[in-house]
Amino acid sequence: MPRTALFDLDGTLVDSVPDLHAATDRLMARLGLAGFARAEIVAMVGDGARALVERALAARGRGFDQAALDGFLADYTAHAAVRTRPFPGIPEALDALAAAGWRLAVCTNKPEAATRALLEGLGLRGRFAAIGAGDSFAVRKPDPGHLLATLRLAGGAPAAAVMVGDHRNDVLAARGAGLPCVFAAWGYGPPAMAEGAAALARRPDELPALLPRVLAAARPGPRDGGSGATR
Ligand SMILES: O=C(O)COP(=O)(O)O
Ligand SMILES: [Mg+2]
Repeated sequence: MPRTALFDLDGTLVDSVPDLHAATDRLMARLGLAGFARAEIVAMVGDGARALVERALAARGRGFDQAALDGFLADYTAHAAVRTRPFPGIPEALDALAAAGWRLAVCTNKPEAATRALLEGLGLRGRFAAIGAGDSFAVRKPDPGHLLATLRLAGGAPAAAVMVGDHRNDVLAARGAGLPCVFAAWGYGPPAMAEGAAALARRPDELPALLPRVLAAARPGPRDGGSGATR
């Protein structure tokens, strides 16, 4: 059974806030509303596009509006990879994990069309065995079913998988699914969101050594001196 690393996208693999910010500000401009500072957008990311638009509108005293969301999605999907880039060290960390036999998958709350456009735009699509996006299944993070469905799509199994993410939703989903979560401290989540994570990584280049350790600690086998129980 190959080991599988499930990666969150926004704030973990890529710094996507510049394009999320630009698309949100373009939406606000179309509505005659004021734009935002980067830190405000960072705090609105993590629960998918609908939540981002809802929070942006609420910050300007407006209720949710489906036409605003549709307009945002069309614009963002077409411009998802303009300024968005992988965090420094991510491509190399993915290379090292793949070379060590890890299967890689993306588990994101971002809608699937935008996720595919972004990964293709950055030349990253081919690295992943599966994409589980925010609208790919009936549930999404923090529901553990989102991770488990993505894992199934990737041909992996919970007993040999690790989640890597930067948000409380990633930690909660992983815990619910019985997987260890590595918290990506370079991302958008404040440190308090790491609560419940199995480990914290400060930089992507720590991942190739950290993931096998976290998996071994979560699933002690006879050769690791553990009981062999997998919970
Ligand atoms: O789209 C979002 O709000 C968050 O996406 P993520 O799950 O990749 O962090
Ligand atoms: Mg994230």
